[in-house]
Amino acid sequence: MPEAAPADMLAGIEGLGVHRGGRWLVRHVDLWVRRGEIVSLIGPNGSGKSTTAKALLGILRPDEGQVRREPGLRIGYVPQRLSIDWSLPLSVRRLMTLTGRFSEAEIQAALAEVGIDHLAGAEVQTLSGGEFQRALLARALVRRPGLLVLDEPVQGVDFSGEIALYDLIGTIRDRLDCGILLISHDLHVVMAQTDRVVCLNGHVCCSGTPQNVAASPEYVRLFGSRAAETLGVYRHRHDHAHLEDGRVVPLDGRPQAADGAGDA
Ligand SMILES: Nc1ncnc2c1ncn2[C@@H]1O[C@H](COP(=O)(O)OP(=O)(O)OP(=O)(O)O)[C@@H](O)[C@H]1O
Repeated sequence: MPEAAPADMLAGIEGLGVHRGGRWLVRHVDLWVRRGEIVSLIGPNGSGKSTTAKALLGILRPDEGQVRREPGLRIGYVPQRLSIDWSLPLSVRRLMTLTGRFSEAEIQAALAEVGIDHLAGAEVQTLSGGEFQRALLARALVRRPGLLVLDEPVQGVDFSGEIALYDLIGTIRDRLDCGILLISHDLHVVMAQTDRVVCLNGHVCCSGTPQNVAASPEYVRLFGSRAAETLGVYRHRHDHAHLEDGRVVPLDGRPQAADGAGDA
């Protein structure tokens, strides 16, 4: 791996190559996740993000490279797509047990962790986009994973719901001290929670801290300068705090007018 893979990594892949249908879907990909770390895997549609994650999970056989996982590592996985027969009734409680047997107490605890314990008996078909994603997250959490792999966990969720979900993911990382691999092309919101970004386009274009990746020419080439600007605005919006009386305190500690003048 270009940067040495750390000895304390939970799971990692080195020199990953996946060859299907006469072409390389990904090649020369290095990726690892440590305990307590959120790694965002970003890239355009078809760049190989899901393929890479599946190789890390061990559900897809690589043609090149090595996959390593900590012995006994428990993994919680939220796939991008779920094969559910939507014509049959399915409660949230039942959804939780489709891939394993868990006690009622374990199920309730996982649902409470994502804030939908009141929906245990609800039909999955009736859930909102945000509630459904939380149910999937609970299903991954119920096995108390050391590593969580979340493939597009905010799909079908509106903008404020996205922020709430990403905040929740950050809280889960803190509470469980697990590693999280987050797949997304939703750049600027992801950046707020992530420790490290790996930008993929069949190979690793660039990787590092969110700020370094956003500033790199490879990132700008792939996503355009507007994506980098959006990230810049997002960072700028967080260079101040709001006091209870409505005043805004910039980082230099100088309070501003209560009408929000000077707010970003
Ligand atoms: N088994 C397969 N055989 C042939 N091609 C495949 C196979 N699986 C995936 N692909 C192709 O590999 C490419 C990468 O797919 P992948 O799902 O990993 O991309 P992704 O970055 O996750 O995309 P998205 O953001 O659209 O979900 C796509 O062009 C896809 O069509």
